[in-house]
Amino acid sequence: MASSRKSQPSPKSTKRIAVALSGGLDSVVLLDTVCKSQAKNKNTEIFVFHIHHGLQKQADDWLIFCEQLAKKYKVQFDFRLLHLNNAEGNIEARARAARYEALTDLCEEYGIEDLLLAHHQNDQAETVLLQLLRGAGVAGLSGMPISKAIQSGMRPITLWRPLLDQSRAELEAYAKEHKLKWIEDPSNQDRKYRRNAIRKDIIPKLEKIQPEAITNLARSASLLSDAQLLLDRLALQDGKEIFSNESLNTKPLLSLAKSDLPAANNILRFWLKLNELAMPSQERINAWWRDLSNVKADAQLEWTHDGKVIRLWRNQLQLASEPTGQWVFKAIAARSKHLGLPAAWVKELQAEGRIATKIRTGSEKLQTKSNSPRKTLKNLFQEADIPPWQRNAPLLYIDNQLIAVAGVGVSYPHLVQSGPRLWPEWQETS
Ligand SMILES: Nc1ncnc2c1ncn2[C@@H]1O[C@H](COP(=O)(O)OP(=O)(O)OP(=O)(O)O)[C@@H](O)[C@H]1O
Repeated sequence: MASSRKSQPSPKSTKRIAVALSGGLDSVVLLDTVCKSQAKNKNTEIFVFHIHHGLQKQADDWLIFCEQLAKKYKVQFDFRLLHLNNAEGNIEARARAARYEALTDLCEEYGIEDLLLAHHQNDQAETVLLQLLRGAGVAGLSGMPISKAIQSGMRPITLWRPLLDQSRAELEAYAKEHKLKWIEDPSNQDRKYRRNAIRKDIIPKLEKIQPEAITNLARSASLLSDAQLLLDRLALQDGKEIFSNESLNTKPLLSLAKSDLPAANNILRFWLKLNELAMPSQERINAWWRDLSNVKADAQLEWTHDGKVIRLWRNQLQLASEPTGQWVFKAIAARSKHLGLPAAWVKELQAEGRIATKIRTGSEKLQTKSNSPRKTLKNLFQEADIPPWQRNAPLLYIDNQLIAVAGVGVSYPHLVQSGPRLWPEWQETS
């Protein structure tokens, strides 16, 4: 089996593309068409990636099937094994998210620019119906895009869905004509998954009423994705005063919400999309507007959405970046003759038990300049524009005296008195 060795294209070499192969009809047809169309193109190297979800007992056979197929087409193969817990909720969504992540990792590892997925027209029609049932708006009803750039690591990767205009019936006819073999995933028959129920029970009925149902549903998705582009453009225009760096300026946003709620909703949704957050229901957005209009000036507010925290602080809505690591205290070499916390001295202080790091209790004060009064840490954090949720930086004590606060400053008198040149530094590790 192929190993996960690093291999980047050589400078003179060619473009690398990858086919995401599940072993099902769709991706087998995709691989066949890609290999045939690129057969004479010496400038493109084709890779095949398979993701083993570790959820079904047949999955080992699928992996072997995919590897052998890649061998038959004489293209490179690699795979990833996922460790998902079947007992936890929404296994479909978690498996999909983990699969995309694993495929993106493989693309990065091999320097792949284009990743090809085999979604087809029926998948698109099912997506539109699923989104309708969820009460989605224009963005959700736009379905899956034919291409999407994802910024991952050093270089961008483009996801392509070249079969989006082909129906499953057309793919099956192609597979039969070219005598292709594929595997059937038994979970595709299980109607407990909503997509399968739509595929098996709803679409055949719709086709009886309207034979072109699949093509038409996919066409609606394409028209709505054009409409979404225009809405995004409108959000940028309407939001000129509202978008500030990565935050939303809530004063003009709220005043827009009062005069033109759909425009304000559009800005909010656009901002969530930019931050790669799921679209909230209209009820949730309405509740946010209520919170924002009831909040007192300069008060804080916090919402949890899609596993992330959105916070209001100083009239700015921002996505809280939670520190992922922990603080570590490290001795650093002197940067100049005045600054530095020499390792030998730290060692000595530690050995004598004279150095300690503590967390803030609330009443601490620090003097950061020779001629300025001691200030409370709260004031210093405010002056340094450090949001309240980031104020858990550790405090450094030497001989029970507060010497420094990570990210804020050092205590001036002690710096002068203590003789050795001080400049403690913390860094966050992840
Ligand atoms: N196990 C896998 N390994 C590699 N690629 C896969 C795998 N499963 C799916 N794919 C790729 O994703 C495409 C879509 O697969 P499928 O429709 O099963 O997945 P999905 O993304 O969960 O569906 P949807 O997003 O439409 O709900 C496949 O045609 C294939 O290209």
